[in-house]
Amino acid sequence: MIQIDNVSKRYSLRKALDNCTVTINKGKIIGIIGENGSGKTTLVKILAGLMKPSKGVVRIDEKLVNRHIGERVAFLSDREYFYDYFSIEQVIHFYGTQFPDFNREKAIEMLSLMKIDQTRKISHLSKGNKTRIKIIVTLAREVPYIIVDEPFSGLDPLVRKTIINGMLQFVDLDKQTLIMTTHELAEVEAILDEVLLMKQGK
Ligand SMILES: Nc1ncnc2c1ncn2[C@@H]1O[C@H](COP(=O)(O)OP(=O)(O)OP(=O)(O)O)[C@@H](O)[C@H]1O
Repeated sequence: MIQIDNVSKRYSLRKALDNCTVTINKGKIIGIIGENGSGKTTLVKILAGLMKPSKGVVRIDEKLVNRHIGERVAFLSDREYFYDYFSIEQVIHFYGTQFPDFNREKAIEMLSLMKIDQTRKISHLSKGNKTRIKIIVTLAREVPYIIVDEPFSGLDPLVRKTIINGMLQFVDLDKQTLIMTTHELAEVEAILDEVLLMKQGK
């Protein structure tokens, strides 16, 4: 269970989160939606331990979130973060060396289901395939919480649909909770158990 308790976040003068309190139960798929700048990314970065709140506390499974929370939370950022000169198989190998919970077989299975050739270089991939690789390496981690920030941005509707369905197959809701920020509510609505709507940091 994730407990967000009176959390506020300021970036110098700008208030990005304003006294948020919410509980997220386990085993669910949660969507975080809201207009640009409403605080979605700030909130998920705090959940992933990448940023500290200015006020309030976040607990995941009763423990205060700190920088070690990455052992229990897999985070997909909306930024590009692969080395361009790596091949996909090198990315998979690299993740295996970084995360003890990384399930290489699961990653390979996802790659073959999505018909992606492992020998291809990151720099040669289309945006849609790079996004797929980001999703694959995130979902291949066997952690209780998977948080994905705008995983479908910039993808065409057909690709989004395939990726959304692909994601569902690889999340084990008996053991895992999936949280995603998105602007694509219409497309993901059907798979969400709950939605958090954010507005001006609330
Ligand atoms: N590093 C930063 N420094 C200063 N202000 C920031 C920083 N990051 C975010 N903000 C501000 O905090 C507010 C919340 O931003 P955040 O990125 O969390 O929103 P968001 O809902 O994820 O937006 P989007 O849908 O556009 O991705 C915005 O007003 C934004 O300009």
